[in-house]
Amino acid sequence: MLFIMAIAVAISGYLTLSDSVEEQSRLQQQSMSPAFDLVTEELVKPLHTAQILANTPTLRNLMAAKQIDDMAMLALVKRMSMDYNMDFFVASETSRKQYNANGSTLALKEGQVEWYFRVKQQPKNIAAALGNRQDIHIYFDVKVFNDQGVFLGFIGVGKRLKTFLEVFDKYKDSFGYDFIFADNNQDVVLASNPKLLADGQRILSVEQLHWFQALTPEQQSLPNLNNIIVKTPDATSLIAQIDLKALHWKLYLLTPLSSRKDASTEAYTSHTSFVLLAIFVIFVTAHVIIRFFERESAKKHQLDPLTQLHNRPHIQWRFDKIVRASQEVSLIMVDVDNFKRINDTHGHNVGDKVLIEIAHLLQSELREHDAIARWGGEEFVILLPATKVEKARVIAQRTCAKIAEHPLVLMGNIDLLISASFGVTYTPQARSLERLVKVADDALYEAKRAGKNCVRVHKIN
Ligand SMILES: Nc1nc2c(ncn2[C@@H]2O[C@H](COP(=O)(O)OP(=O)(O)OP(=O)(O)O)[C@@H](O)[C@H]2O)c(=O)[nH]1
Repeated sequence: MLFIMAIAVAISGYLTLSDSVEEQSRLQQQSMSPAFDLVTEELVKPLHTAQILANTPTLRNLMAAKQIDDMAMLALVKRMSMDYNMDFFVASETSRKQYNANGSTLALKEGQVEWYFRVKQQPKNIAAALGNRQDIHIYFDVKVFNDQGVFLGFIGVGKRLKTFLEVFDKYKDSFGYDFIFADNNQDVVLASNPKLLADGQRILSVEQLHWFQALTPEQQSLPNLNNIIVKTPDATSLIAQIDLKALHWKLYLLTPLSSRKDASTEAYTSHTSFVLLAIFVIFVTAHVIIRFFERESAKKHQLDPLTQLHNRPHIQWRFDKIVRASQEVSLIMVDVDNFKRINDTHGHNVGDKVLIEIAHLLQSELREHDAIARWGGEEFVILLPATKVEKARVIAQRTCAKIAEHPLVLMGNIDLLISASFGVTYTPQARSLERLVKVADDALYEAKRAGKNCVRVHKIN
């Protein structure tokens, strides 16, 4: 049973492990797909829209003019913003002005508007940066060039940080994970935890974050942290990383694993219970079937096929029990008289029938706890546990008389007078069955010599 239990635990462990692997993949998938939606909806779409608009002739012609038509530019920005439902702006190199969707303009003066001159110098054509200290926005700036590749300025789209935080909150509620967007310097640009965001005084680096510091130095130097599990004093989390190539940003998703652990434990418990129950049912069924066949087989082996009485092993088994109980015991040996003559006169079938009848008769004289067996041929042994010799003698004499008194009506209406001789023995302390049988046999021999159909008693002291 222990072995079976071990197998059960191993099987359920295996099933749970495969479940955990599935669960892990599912979790990974689950954490990634909504993040992709978020990135596409909130970052990639505005950026791509700005990129497309940067190549439209209307914008390029307006920006390429020697003298910028402020009114036309403001009208265009307003129309684009309304059409796409995003806050666009245009920054012109010629007029050094920024045209906003709300109809305002801003002079782009060196030393005052830092981003314009910084991003202009950068070799890349797209940039993302936080700006507008009063109401922080994230701006995606796309350079605009004329056909000759001359820089004309920027078209950009700004998204309020507050909008992001609202979206992050919604995703955190539904999926439980934290977002951290980092730029190519590993500075945190956007995060679902507002405490991590730049506040004008400081910009946090990913390297300063608790979870990053909890990674091993080897892990920290990996280019991709996908699928790494990190343990901090607060939580154990699974990291997923998405590279946002267009922006040179990385998105880190941290999913707490505690709820998953519960799910795994639950899966393990339910698998174990199921496997144990199944094995228990199989075990019980197998046990019942085996016992049934054992009993059937025991019946076959232990019962004498002719008389249906037990045979020698049964008497031995009962005797052993008496020995263990340290009981006194009487034993009676019965032998049918002149049985050879019955066989010879009436045939073996009649002889068999006589044996069957005698067996029934002997059995009917016994008490519940007595045992009887066919010892061989026409000999029977009766074991009387906890029975004194006097009592055994009485039982033997009564049975002997009964056999002799009742003629057996056999096949073909043959009336047969049968008798049997009885040898009785007794011992106050059961020790050896052989010895008891031997003494009873001696008594029986004496009964035969005394003329048969009688009882003789030999005691063992
Ligand atoms: N019909 C039948 N006869 C059996 C069976 N087993 C043994 N016998 C016969 O029982 C007879 C026993 O004969 P003996 O040992 O000479 O004993 P007996 O004729 O009863 O003589 P006493 O014991 O002195 O009365 C033999 O003829 C055996 O063949 C059996 O299962 N069926």
